[in-house]
Amino acid sequence: MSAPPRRALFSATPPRVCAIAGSDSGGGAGIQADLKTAQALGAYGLSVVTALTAQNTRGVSAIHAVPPAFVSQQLAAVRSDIAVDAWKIGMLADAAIIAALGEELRSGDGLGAFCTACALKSAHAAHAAPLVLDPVMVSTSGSLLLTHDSIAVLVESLLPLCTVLTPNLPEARQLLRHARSSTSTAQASSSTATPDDPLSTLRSLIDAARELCALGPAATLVKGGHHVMRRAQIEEGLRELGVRLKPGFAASEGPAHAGPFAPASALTGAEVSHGSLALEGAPAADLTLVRTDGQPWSDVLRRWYATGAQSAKDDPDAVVVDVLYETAHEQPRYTLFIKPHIDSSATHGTGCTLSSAIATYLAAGLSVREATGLGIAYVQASLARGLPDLGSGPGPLNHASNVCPRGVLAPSALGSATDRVPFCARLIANSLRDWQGYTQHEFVRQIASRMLPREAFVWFLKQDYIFLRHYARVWARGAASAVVGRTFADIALFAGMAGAMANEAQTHVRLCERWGISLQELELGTRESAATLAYTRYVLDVANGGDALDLLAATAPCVLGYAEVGLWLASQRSAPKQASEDEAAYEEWVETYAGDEFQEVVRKSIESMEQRAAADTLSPMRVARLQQIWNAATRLEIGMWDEALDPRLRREIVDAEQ
Ligand SMILES: Cc1ncc(COP(=O)(O)O)c(N)n1
Repeated sequence: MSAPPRRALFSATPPRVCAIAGSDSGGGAGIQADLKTAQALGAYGLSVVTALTAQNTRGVSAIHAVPPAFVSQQLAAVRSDIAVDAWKIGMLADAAIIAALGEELRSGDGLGAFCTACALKSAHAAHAAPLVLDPVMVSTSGSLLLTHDSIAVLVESLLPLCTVLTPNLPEARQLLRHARSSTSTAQASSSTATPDDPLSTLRSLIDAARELCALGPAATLVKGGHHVMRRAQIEEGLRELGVRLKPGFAASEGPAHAGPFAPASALTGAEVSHGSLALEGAPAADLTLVRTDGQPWSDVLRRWYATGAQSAKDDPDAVVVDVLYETAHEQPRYTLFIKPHIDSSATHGTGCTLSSAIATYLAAGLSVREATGLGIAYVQASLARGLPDLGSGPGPLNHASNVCPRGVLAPSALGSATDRVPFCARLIANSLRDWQGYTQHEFVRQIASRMLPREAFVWFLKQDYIFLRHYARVWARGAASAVVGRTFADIALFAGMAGAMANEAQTHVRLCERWGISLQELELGTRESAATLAYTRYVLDVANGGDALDLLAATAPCVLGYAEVGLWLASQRSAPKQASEDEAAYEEWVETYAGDEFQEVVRKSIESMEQRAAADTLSPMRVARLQQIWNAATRLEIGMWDEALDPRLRREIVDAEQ
């Protein structure tokens, strides 16, 4: 039997995701959240309603459970006609509904329209439609959404069918209590945890995910949202677990498969590292860390974020960890998703939305780990852009966070630094290798280690002096252009940037003077090199042919990259000692770029780019073109430092102006 063809998100034949859940009249959770999520992510949503709730942002005032036979009828109606690509189960209300569902799901073709075996761990697992189960028990507002006597039935009849089980911490505790009260699972467990484990450490989250998998699901995602941790605790927890990791970046583990409307803060650009974990008494497992908590590639963004922090709400060290444990591989594997804590009151519907997002990505053919990572990224973006003022109580997250007639999300004041500069974050994330090749260039490293030959630095300074002159022309061109400089604010910004270049060039004049190179020699004795010529004329070309956003995308790698390099070099300074003449000169150069004045210029320029990107109806093609411009400028930066380091690469092309 061959696997059915994949259906692509946002295509004319979208994947079909069926939610079996309760209705939330307030629209933030339940079936309403499930359908909105499927739609926002490009799938087709179907529903089997298990209960009606009278609910608003203040709470649940009444629950009307649907008769079990009618739940079965809805399910039968859907399945007799439509081949479902993924299932999501949410609120189940009571044991009779669970029993009816279990029976119906096991009947006929089971979970897969193309498969007669229903259990996922069966030989036909590859063909069965995946099922994500969110064990909804109590609403955020405190109402009981599952009767107490239902847990045993839920565990027995539905957990073995799950591809992914997604409990939050209170739900995980309930299920663990059930698991640990049964002797057989208690024996199988190697956990060090007590029955009422608060699940407040990395170790206990990891143990919980593994133990819950022993109840039947192929994978379990324990969601840590109810317990905010500090980054220091994470480092401590990883040390205690004896985790060793090879660092690296997941340049490809991103939205490529997820269509043009993948969340802007998707996995791409996350810091991903792999290793292994051997816990006493437990099988050896692969371990992957997916970190979106720091911006590993941008000290500048992190600094802006930290200095803009007004309250604990903005605490950049507050993180949340979700632990995924998967059994369906040669060796079991854990993935830890470590993400910034978003301190928003608009969290209603988070669990429903995440499980539906995972089901949607699974329906599109992504792996459990990819689907989970992208689902988490969608929820993070939806929380950062939540709807706290919808009613008088805590509002829902914003399911349409990624649905806008624009190619780029609007910056959000909540969330991580990347949510504040979503366009810039995306440009960097999509060019991570080049971005690192540039901001961590050997030239920069040699400045840090004080090994850079003076000759290489002087070559660079002279070329950069010419570069700045052309760059000032680029900005001035923007100010003078009818397309770019349309308002006084625009003209002032662009003319101001031209002035900033002239200021920056004065550092070069001063540094050259230190080494006895006169202004006259700098101006008249320097030939423009091939790398400088290529870079400056490319950017001028973009400025001549494009609008303000083109110009800002072409100049941003230089502006942001130097701010990045400046901050990094400043952080590498060793204890003050008697600096040599060259070291003092390098220090002055570093101070120019690490200093507040330059950082402020950079911030203005990047924020201007973000505002324009968010305000413009950018098509995917336009976004791709802007990325191409950014990539070119980043690579041209690398070219200038290559030339400075290696005299064999230098080509002196244009004689100085006389
Ligand atoms: C119909 C329904 N399903 C699920 C939830 C849980 O969502 P939350 O925990 O955000 O209140 C809910 N409140 N209502």
